[in-house]
Amino acid sequence: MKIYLAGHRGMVGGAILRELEARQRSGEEFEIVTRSHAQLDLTDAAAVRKFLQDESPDAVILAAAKVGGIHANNTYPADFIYENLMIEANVIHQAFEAGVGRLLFLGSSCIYPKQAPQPMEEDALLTGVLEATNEPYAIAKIAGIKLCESYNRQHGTDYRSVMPTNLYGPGDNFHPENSHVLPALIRRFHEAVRDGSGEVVIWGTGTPRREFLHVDDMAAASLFVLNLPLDQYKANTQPMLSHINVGCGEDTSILELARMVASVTGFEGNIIFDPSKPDGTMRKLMDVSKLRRMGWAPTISLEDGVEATYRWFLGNADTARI
Ligand SMILES: NC(=O)C1=CN([C@@H]2O[C@H](COP(=O)(O)OP(=O)(O)OC[C@H]3O[C@@H](n4cnc5c(N)ncnc54)[C@H](OP(=O)(O)O)[C@@H]3O)[C@@H](O)[C@H]2O)C=CC1
Ligand SMILES: C[C@H]1O[C@H](OP(=O)(O)OP(=O)(O)OC[C@H]2O[C@@H](n3cnc4c(=O)[nH]c(N)nc43)[C@H](O)[C@@H]2O)[C@@H](O)[C@@H](O)C1=O
Repeated sequence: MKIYLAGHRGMVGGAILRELEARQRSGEEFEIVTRSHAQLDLTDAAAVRKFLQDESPDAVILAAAKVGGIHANNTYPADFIYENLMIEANVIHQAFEAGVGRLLFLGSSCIYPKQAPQPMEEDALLTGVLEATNEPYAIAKIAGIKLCESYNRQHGTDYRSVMPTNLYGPGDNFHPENSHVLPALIRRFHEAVRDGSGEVVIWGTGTPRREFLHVDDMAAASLFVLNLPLDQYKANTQPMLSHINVGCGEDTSILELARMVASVTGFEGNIIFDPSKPDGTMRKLMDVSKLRRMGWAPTISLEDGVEATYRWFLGNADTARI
C-alpha cells in the first residue's frame, strides 16, 4: 500500500503526515510518498502526470491548495481560482490515468451558499449564491467535489471529499494579512503583550460566527473517511459518492474568540473593531451529523486547542510562517 500525500508541508498535510507516521510506528504497514511544491508544482499537468505514472500510488490524499483568509481570498481571486482548479484537475485526472483507485479531496465549508440554513447540511451545496469574498476559491472547491463525483460515476473510482470547517493548529500561517482569523489574532495579541500596547484591532464587527476545528482532529477525520469501508461511505452519501462535512458542530463569535485569545496570551487592554474590513459570511456552522453517525467525533476543545497553538507559536518563532 502506497499513499501519496499532496501538501505535506502545509498545516493540514503536516498533521496528516504526523498521524500516518504514528500509525506506521504502531505497526501499520504502508509507504508514504511526498513532494514539496518546489519539487513538484501541481499546477503543471505534465509534471503531475509523470510523477503519478512513475510512483503509481494506491491512494492519494489531496491536501495541497492555495489557501488564505478573507483578505487574501478577496485580494488575489485569480490566484485562488486558477491555482486550485489546476491542482485539482491535474491531481484527480492524472490519479485516474495512473490507475489510482482511492483518493481523498479536501474542500472547504465556503462551498455552501452565504445564506444556507444553519447548521449547513451537505445537501445545501449549489442551492444559492456564494459569499463574495471567497467565491472564486469556493467555485474551485465545488469543482473538486464534482471532479470526484464524475470520475466515480463514469469510471467507478472511489474518490471521496471532506469539507472542513475553519481549521487551526501547529504549522498554521501567522501572516498579519493573509492568514485566517485565529493565527492572525494569536500573533496580534502576542505582539501587543510583548510591546505593552493597550489595544488590539480586530477586523469587521466581531459579530460573525465561525466553527473552529483543531488540525489534529481534521487529520484523524480525513483518515477515518478515507479508510471507511465503501458500503458504509456509500450508505451515507447517496445518491452519488459525494462530500462529507467535518467540524465540531459548535461555533463562536469573533468577539468571543478574540476574548479567548486575549486571555490565553495575557492581554488585558482594549479590543477595538475595524468595520471597514469585511465580515464575510455571518455564520457557517456545519451540520456534522453524518460524520457522527459514521462514528467519528473530535477530541480537542477550542480552549485547549488555542492554548496548545499559542504554545506551539511561542516554541516555533523561528520557523513559523509569519
Ligand atoms: N486552513 C483552513 O482553515 C482550512 C483549510 N482547508 C483545506 O485544507 C487543505 C490544506 O490547507 P492548509 O494546510 O491550511 O494550507 P497550507 O497553506 O498550510 O498548505 C498548503 C499546501 O499546499 C501546497 N501547495 C500549494 N500550491 C501548490 C502547488 N502549486 N504545487 C504543489 N503544492 C502546492 C503547499 O506546499 P509547500 O509548503 O511545499 O509550498 C502547502 O504544503 C486545503 O485544501 C484547504 O483548502 C479547508 C478548510 C479550512
Ligand atoms: C476557511 C475559510 O477562510 C476564509 O473565510 P473566513 O471564514 O471568513 O475566514 P477568516 O478566518 O479570514 O475570517 C473569519 C472572520 O474573522 C474576522 N477577522 C477579524 N480579525 C481578523 C484578522 O485579523 N484576520 C482575519 N483573517 N480575519 C479576521 C474576519 O473579518 C471574518 O469575519 C475563506 O476566505 C476561505 O478561505 C475559507 O474557506
